Amino acid sequence: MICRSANLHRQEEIVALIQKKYPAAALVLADGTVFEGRSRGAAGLATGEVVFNTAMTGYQEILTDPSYTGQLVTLTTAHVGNVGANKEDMESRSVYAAGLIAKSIAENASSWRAEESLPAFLKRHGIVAIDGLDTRALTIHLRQTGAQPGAVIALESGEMTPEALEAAKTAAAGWGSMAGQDLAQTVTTDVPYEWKEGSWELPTAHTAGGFRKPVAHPYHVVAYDFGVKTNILRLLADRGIRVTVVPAKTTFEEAMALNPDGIFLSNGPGDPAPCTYAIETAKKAIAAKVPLFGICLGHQIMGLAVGAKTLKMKFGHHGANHPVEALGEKHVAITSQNHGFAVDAATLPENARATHASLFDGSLQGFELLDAPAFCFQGHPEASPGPHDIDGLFEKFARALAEAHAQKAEAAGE
Ligand SMILES: NC(=O)CC[C@H](N)C(=O)O
Repeated sequence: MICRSANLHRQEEIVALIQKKYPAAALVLADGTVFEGRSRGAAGLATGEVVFNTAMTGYQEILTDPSYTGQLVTLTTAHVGNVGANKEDMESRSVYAAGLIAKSIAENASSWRAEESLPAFLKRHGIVAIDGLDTRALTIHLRQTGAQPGAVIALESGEMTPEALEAAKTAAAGWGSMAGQDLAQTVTTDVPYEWKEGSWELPTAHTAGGFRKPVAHPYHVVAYDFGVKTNILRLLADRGIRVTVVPAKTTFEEAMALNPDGIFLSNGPGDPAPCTYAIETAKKAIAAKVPLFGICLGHQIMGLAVGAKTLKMKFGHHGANHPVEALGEKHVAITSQNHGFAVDAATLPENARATHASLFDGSLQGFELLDAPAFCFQGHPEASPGPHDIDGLFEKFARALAEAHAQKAEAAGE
């Protein structure tokens, strides 16, 4: 007994000694709660909305998902970084999360796919990260109080100072709210481009092996980039779709001038309500009966376009283990989720049918229109990270495109 507790004490001492190697860091929430830990990324002060993600894998995909713009992401899984980072697992060109909060971040990567360690990756992208804090207590706090603004202060060296803590407190208190922020237009592409594996400058050595599939691309889709993830474009391409990615503010008329068979509305950060330009596009696509598919922010934009309302959730859905019911189908899918807003199901118009609901809280997870080939999903059928239970939605879109394509060909033949 004495021996065991002595060992435990020694272990704690060792952990403390290892952690002292790293400079001090602290997370300060807007309500004044402080969590101290160690800096494991770049030095600096980062502010944002503090959210938690319950996925046990996929930290690199999470960090590079543009929908996390303006958010400090807490990973509830105990240990991250052990497989490092590589070019292939980028969900966009860069890291978009404002900062990383984790219980323990591995210094060394142990994977044949790793090109650098997680701390090196974070430093290279100038992203602050803190570990060595009680992420379970933090998550419980966020569940009770709701996602709230916070600041991570990560020192260059040494121990925490009252001045640094004060600076973080002021920054957290002054950050404001995610509600009302149009962030999609800040992360969208500047110019249209045709998506190909490797069009995001991935070296051939990486793209040749894992992802590329020799498929023909008979259909053409204009994909609105509100912060699109790579795996969405990849899964569209895998289903025979040539994808032209366009800036968020491309008008419906400009999109149609590219002669697409359908339009895709991507995921993205911030509040959907101020994205009036995108809501306008969705309204016109629905009226013109162009096949339309929306994911996450795209789903919310479609909700607003049909006259439904969106709301800010208490702490949102961020994880890879969310059960979603396919309504009327006696079928449950485990899904990947990342959203802080939701479409209020009660405000859907009569020509819309709710297709999916969250089994965690009953919130709306998808709907389709009864009088137009338009449907959308709140979670992430493309996963990355997460399960692929619901990637059949890409096939559903491909079927709608095939139909529209055949109708167009018939009309042209007459
Ligand atoms: N992943 C997303 O597209 C997120 C949509 C929106 N920014 C939200 O938080 O609800």
